[in-house]
Amino acid sequence: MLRAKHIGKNYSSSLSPVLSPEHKPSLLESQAIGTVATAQANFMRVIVQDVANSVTSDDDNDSSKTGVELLCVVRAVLKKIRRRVLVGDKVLVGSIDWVDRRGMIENVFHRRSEILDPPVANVDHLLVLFSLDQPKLEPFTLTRFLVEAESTRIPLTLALNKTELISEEELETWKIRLRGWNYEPLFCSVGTKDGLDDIAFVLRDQTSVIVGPSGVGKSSLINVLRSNHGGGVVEDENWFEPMLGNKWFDDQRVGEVSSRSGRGKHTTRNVSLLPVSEGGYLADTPGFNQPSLLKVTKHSLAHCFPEIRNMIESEKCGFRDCLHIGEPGCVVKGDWERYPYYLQLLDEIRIREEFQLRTFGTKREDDVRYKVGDMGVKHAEPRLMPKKHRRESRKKTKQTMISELDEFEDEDSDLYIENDPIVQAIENENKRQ
Ligand SMILES: Nc1nc2c(ncn2[C@@H]2O[C@H](COP(=O)(O)OP(=O)(O)OP(=O)(O)O)[C@@H](O)[C@H]2O)c(=O)[nH]1
Ligand SMILES: [Zn+2]
Repeated sequence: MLRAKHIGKNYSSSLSPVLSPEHKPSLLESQAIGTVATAQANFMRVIVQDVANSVTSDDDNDSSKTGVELLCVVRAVLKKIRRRVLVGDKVLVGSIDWVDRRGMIENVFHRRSEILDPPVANVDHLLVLFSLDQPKLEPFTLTRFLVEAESTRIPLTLALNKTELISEEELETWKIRLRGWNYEPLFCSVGTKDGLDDIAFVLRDQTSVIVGPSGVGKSSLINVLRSNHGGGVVEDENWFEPMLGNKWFDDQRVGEVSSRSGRGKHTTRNVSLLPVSEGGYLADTPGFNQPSLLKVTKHSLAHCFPEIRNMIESEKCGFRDCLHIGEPGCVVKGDWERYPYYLQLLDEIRIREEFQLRTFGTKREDDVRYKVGDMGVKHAEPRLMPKKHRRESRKKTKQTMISELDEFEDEDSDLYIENDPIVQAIENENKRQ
């Protein structure tokens, strides 16, 4: 989960250059700028943010268009050049039919950030949610999640749910303990509605992804933030339900906690951004119980512990590339609660890196693909070079455009779309128009 991707990559293509974030295209009546809230196959739901300045500025047409949701397809050329449009992307929509609320995504703005699992663009903030009980708050599991979240370098807030299940004293103990970890968690109970305003406050005006193990109340929290503070678009979100069925817009399904494992039974599947009260968006992730930490290296691990960050900040560690494992002269001493966790994770990462080095001659996670086989066991295998690079030698610079189109021809990624009855129905309808 939560693998942050380096954004340095140039998405641009001669066919359709990426729009810079500052770029303010002058919009036609049939165009708008919006945020992709859901994606299913090649259909996307886009929430409108900006529309053309109306010639008659006295009508309130424009403001009534912001917040409108458009069902969009992605312009063929973007697919041909394999420009993936992600949930969270800021996009330029054209060919808008404001009555039927349809449109076509014509271009994508440059991403500020991108996480891979779930794939969401422009994430500003992570909400790490755990419950104090049912399932019980487990310090090492919490540490794994925090490390994974910290490794994205996206700002995070820790929130602890189900406060009503534990005593005041236990709560106070956790507060003090987590302060020792350099976190100031928010406490809440979706059940009793305690502390929800504080959570809504940290989520305001930004795109947050909510992460945490199964059963802690992620979906419940999202539901309550939506219904209580109902964002403007929520009330008319049923407008294309007859066409698509309920599957995009089901409330996040809330699972029961299995009495045996104390864990939630359901796993949330499709990622979507849900508008919350004060103007932000919130995305749920499937309940992982074991973040993989695949992007964390031996040397980056220390930066994922705020305790170490603080120690290094106040007093520079004398050693370059120090792993802070008790070398004489190292400023990181062992007198803090999570030091054993740090050592344990360091060991885990060291073993993984050595295995990768031995097996594939590389430490880079990007070069290794993990396949989950029988019984959920992960197997590592070298990642095949993408077609693009294998073909590079045959490709002349001048032919870039043609080759990009070629590659699309033998792409089979759209295969499953043809089998989707809902998608088929919409496509037929589009043809008829
Ligand atoms: N007692 C109590 N139960 C809660 C609270 N919040 C949520 N629950 C319950 O916890 C269970 C799991 O909630 P979900 O919202 O499905 O949890 P989740 O984190 O989305 O789980 P996954 O989708 O599996 O990742 C449900 O039975 C909720 O009703 C709370 O504040 N107090
Ligand atoms: Zn050191």
